[in-house]
Amino acid sequence: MKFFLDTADLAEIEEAASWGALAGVTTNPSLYAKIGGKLDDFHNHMKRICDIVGPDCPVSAESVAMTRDEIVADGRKLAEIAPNIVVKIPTMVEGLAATHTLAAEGIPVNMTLCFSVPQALLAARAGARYISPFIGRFDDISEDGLEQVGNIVTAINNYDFTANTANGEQVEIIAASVRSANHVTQCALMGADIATVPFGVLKKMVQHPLTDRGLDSFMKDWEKVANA
Ligand SMILES: O=C[C@H](O)COP(=O)(O)O
Repeated sequence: MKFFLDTADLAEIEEAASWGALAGVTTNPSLYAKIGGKLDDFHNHMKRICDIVGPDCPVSAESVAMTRDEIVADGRKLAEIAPNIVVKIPTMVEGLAATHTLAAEGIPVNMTLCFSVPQALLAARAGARYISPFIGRFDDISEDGLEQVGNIVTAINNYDFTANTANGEQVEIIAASVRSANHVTQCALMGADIATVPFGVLKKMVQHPLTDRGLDSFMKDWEKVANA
């Protein structure tokens, strides 16, 4: 499983990148609003993220256009920011059509707001490089978000979509709307390719109470050695 950071916060991205396990970044309009992002600085901000993570890490920048022509135009401009930009597009009819056009031009798409197997299969056939099923928002309405991710992983892995994606690569499932380290565990066991996690969840993934307890006892015992 690869780990993406789900944030537009540059300090969080810099810190996570320094840990050596960061494989990409995903953003959305809410995350950009959360850091106080300005409309006319959006492309520059995405460029800053691309520069931090380097050319091998995909950075999802979301289109807020609503018609296929506008999404395609938006996607082309976003793709010009850096070679590692992935255009994030909501799962809807206009989004599918735009994905089809952008994929044919070699522009990778992350199809977001995906909540069902049929949506995921359509996204893959339209040419999405990444598909992002949401876990937490499903849980928010008392449904089982993890079960949906598992179903989507199974369904997508039943087929070969390499003829549909932008550059003949296999579709990868990004488990999104991740709210806990346990979500990551369950998604890994189900074979999700990627988990995109908020920085708070990434920090929790490193921690375990037995690690803390073990470290504490090692340090105390080492003090005895040093003072002997
Ligand atoms: O855009 C994708 C995010 O992973 C959504 O996460 P959220 O449901 O916690 O806002």
